[in-house]
Amino acid sequence: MTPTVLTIAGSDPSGGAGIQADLKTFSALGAYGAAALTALTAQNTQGVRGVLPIAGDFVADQLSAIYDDLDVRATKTGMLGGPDVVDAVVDAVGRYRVPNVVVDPVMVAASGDRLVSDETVAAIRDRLVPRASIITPNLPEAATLLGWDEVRPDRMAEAGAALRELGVPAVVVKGGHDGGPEAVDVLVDENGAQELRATRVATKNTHGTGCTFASAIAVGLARERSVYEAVAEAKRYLTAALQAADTLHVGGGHGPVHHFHALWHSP
Ligand SMILES: Nc1ncnc2c1ncn2[C@@H]1O[C@H](COP(=O)(O)OP(=O)(O)OP(=O)(O)O)[C@@H](O)[C@H]1O
Ligand SMILES: Cc1ncc(CO)c(N)n1
Repeated sequence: MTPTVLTIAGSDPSGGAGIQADLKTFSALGAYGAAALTALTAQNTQGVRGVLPIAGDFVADQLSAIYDDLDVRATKTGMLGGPDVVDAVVDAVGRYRVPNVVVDPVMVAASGDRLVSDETVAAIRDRLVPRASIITPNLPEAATLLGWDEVRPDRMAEAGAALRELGVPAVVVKGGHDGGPEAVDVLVDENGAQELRATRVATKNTHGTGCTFASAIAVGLARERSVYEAVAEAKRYLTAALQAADTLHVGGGHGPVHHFHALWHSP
């Protein structure tokens, strides 16, 4: 059966991150994609020029319209416009007993631009993370959520274990931006810490990697894969999408990954 997966995230009009990346990922992996918008951004591959949050009440209206009607097997959250938006998500997840919630605690874009306020980060940590099935912070996001100065790559398992204390059963700490020959992530769940390794792809086209990874995990959970299998499959998909990214030629900055690498055959 084709599972329905929902993304609750911001729009990236350049198409590589946010809602656009999420819907491409769902489609590429054979899931039906639904999307509730939390914010509009004006951004491209080079940077973020503006952010227009959607009112929390209207996010709540979008979510009840979707959950009242669609059989959503997994929900992924990305950029959340403000604390009122976080509360709308928390409320809907509780009221509809939403299964398989993947929270990507988005804070900055690949360009380095900040995407959400400190209040929004606090609301995500205190109210949304405890409702999630899995969260997917990168190293700076893990440090911010924990109130640590930084998370160094040799402390990813420790950070993951500390993040579980926020009330979430599984954490994948992403080490993608660390410069080694491999992109190493650490999954910490009730089975302990497990490393997931992939060859680092030499490309500057990394816009939307975090969105794509979390969305692919959501598809795996919607298919009732184990958390480990969902994360491992997501990493395989993303690595292949990164390997094909340089064939796309989109924009002059950090371009998108190739979501449809397995379907398109360029001449
Ligand atoms: N150059 C690369 N080669 C291979 N894998 C990578 C590379 N860069 C990132 N990854 C992997 O991509 C996934 C997403 O991690 P990343 O650290 O890029 O997320 P992020 O910082 O949240 O992304 P975003 O910039 O979209 O917010 C992880 O599995 C990470 O290991
Ligand atoms: C809308 C949006 N969400 C997430 C990210 C993080 O990559 C981004 N750049 N833009």
